[in-house]
Amino acid sequence: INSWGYGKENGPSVWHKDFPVAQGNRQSPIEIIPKQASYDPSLQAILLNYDHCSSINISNNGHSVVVDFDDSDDRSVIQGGPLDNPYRLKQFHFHWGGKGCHGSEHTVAGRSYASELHLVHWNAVKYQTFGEAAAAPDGLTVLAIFLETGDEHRWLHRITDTLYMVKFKGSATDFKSFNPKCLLPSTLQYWTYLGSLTTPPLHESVIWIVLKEPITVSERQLGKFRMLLATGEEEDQRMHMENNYRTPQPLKDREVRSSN
Ligand SMILES: CN[C@@H]1CN(c2cccc(OC)c2)S(=O)(=O)c2sc(S(N)(=O)=O)cc21
Ligand SMILES: [Zn+2]
Repeated sequence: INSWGYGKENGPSVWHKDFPVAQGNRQSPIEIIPKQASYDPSLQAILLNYDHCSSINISNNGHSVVVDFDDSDDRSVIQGGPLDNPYRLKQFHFHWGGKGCHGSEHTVAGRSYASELHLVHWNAVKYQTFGEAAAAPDGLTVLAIFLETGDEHRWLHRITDTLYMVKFKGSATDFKSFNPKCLLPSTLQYWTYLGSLTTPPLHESVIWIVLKEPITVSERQLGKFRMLLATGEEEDQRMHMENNYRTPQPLKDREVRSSN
């Protein structure tokens, strides 16, 4: 069986065959139209307590490059904003484009960014396991940060310097004591809406928090992500990992709220 991916044969346009929820009512990503977002004064500020976070490793799963965290306690959580509980940081990963073109999943008034960082958290107050939370309507919250190209990002090198060690699908290497706070923009103004995972199984279990302010990374730094391979070391047909993004899905009967 050829598993899902971003190619012609197994990409987003055919995911619905194995994952019918792909045509559901709260799919992600979406196009965000700022003028149509409703300002909600009751939305609190986002609170990120990542100071005691413990990253474990960095790995290439063939779809993206992922940094996993120890989520056995509440040492690194996101709370506030639209959330009723603290949500535990589980992993973060990226989506990016090909040379110089788009790559983000969410778009803002028709504009896409070069890349998008997703910090995935789960509701360990209400659910016993990540898998259970990932299938529940309020189980996950993903903090999305846009990356635009410009000057070099002063801390992203800590990730891009390790990418050569996870070149092949299925490879992983230790990646300890990385605090993702260094990847945040200077302000935490956001849009929020109810959506889904943007990859199979496409569960409609995500409270999305999309930061308005992008971070800036250099073309050179982004180029290192494109050196990653979506294929394993043993495969003779090498495929670069790029354009690993799903395009915006119908908003249907949803509203996007704005924090300011
Ligand atoms: C491959 N899919 C990613 C890995 N995940 C996964 C792995 C196993 C089971 C599962 O659901 C039961 C989900 S995940 O939940 O950490 C997420 S979140 C997400 S995104 N782009 O919407 O932020 C992509 C993935
Ligand atoms: Zn993602």
